[in-house]
Amino acid sequence: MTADQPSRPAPIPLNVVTGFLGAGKTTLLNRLLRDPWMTDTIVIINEFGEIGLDHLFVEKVDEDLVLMTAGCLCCSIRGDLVATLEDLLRRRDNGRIRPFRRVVIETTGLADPAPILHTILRHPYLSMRYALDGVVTLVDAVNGEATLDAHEEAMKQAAVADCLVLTKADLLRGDDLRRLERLTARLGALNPAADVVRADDATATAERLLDRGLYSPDGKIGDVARWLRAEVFEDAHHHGHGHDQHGHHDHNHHHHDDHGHGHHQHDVNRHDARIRAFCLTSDRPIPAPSFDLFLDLLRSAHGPNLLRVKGLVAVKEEPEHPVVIHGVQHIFHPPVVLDAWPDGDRRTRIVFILRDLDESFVRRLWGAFDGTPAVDTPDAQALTDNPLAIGGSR
Ligand SMILES: Nc1nc2c(ncn2[C@@H]2O[C@H](COP(=O)(O)OP(=O)(O)OP(=O)(O)O)[C@@H](O)[C@H]2O)c(=O)[nH]1
Repeated sequence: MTADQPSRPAPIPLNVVTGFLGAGKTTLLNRLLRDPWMTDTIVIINEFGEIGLDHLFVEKVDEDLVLMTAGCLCCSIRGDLVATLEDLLRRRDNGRIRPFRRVVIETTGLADPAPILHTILRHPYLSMRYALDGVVTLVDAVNGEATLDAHEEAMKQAAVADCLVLTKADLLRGDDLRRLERLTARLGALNPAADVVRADDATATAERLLDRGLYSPDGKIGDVARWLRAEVFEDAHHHGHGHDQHGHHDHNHHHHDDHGHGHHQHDVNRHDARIRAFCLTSDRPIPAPSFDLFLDLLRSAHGPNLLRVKGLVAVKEEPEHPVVIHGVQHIFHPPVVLDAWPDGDRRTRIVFILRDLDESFVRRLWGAFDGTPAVDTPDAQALTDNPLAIGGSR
C-alpha cells in the first residue's frame, strides 16, 4: 500500500523577482547567483521579445539557468510557465538534473505579478510541489518615484512584495539622497510589512532577499512570524495592545484615516491613495466554517482588490494548530496547518494590502463571522449591509 502512496515530497521554495523595466533585476540576480547560498537554485528568466516555438521555449543556458524566450511571462505564455515548472520537476524526479532546492522566476519589467503568482498558487499539482516563499520587488531609487506615479503595474509590484530592494541608490548624491528617503517612506506606507533594503547594502544577501521565512529548503515551515511581520502594524498604530481585539466595536475606525499608517505624512498621489495596508488582529479563535465564509465572500466580491493577503489564523476547532493563509487577489495557496504556534502570540493576524477597499469593511465583515456580538454598536448598520448577516441587527 505504501508503495502506491509515497509520502508527498517536500515543497520546493519558489521566489518571484519583479521590478519595473530596467530596475536592475538581471544585475541583482547575476550578483546573487555567485553567492554559495544559491547553489542548486534554478533561475527562470523571461525575456521579452523573441517568439519561441511551441515546445522549444526552454533553453538550457547552463546547469542552473533556464531561459524562457517566448514573449511576456505575465500573459501570453502562462501555460508555458506551468510546462517549464512541470518539466523541471520531471527532470528532477528522473534524476536527469541535480535536485534543485529553490526556483527563482525573474519576470519582465512590465508584468503585473499577480497572474504569475496565480499560476503557482492555483495549479493543483504545482501548488503541492512548489511553495511560494516570497516576492522580491526591485525599485530603482533614481526613477522609482516617477515610475510609481506613472504606472499602476509598478505600484502593484511594490504592493505584493515581501521584500523591496532599492537599486541604483549608489547613483544618488547630495540633495538627491532625499529622494531615497521619500521613496523609502512611500514604499513603507504602501507596504509596511515588506522588508526594505538597498541593493548595495552588505546585508542584501541572497538569503535575506529570497528566504523570507515561510519555507525552508528542507520543506519545513520556517519562521512564519518573520514572514508575516504583523508587528510593524502595531507599532504604526500607536494604539498599544488590544486595540481591536475586544468585541470589534472598533470604536476608532472612524479615525483610521486621520492617523493610521502615515498616509498623510507626505504627498500622496492617486495610486497611493487607493492602496491601504493594515493588519487585522483577533484574540478570539474563529470557527473554521465561518473563516471559510469570510474568505470566500471577500474573494468573490472583492478579489481583484485584494492585492495581497497573508496571515496566521487561530481556528476554534484546532486552536493549537494555526493555519497559514496566503493569497494574491482571489487566488489563495492551499492553507497550510502548522504543528504549533511560532511563538507565544496566539492571536489571529492577517495582513491585508487592499486597493479601493475599506479597511473598516474588512473589519466589520470579520466581526460578522467571528462570533462577536456586534449589535447596538455603530457598526450594526454595516452588518445589515452584509448579505450574510441574515436578519443581523434588526
Ligand atoms: N549604478 C547602478 N546601476 C545599476 C544597478 N542595478 C542595475 N544597474 C544598471 O541598470 C541597467 C538595467 O539593469 P538590468 O539588470 O538589465 O535591469 P532589468 O530590471 O533586468 O531590466 P529589464 O530586464 O529590461 O526589465 C543596467 O545598465 C545596469 O548596469 C545599481 O544598483 N546601480
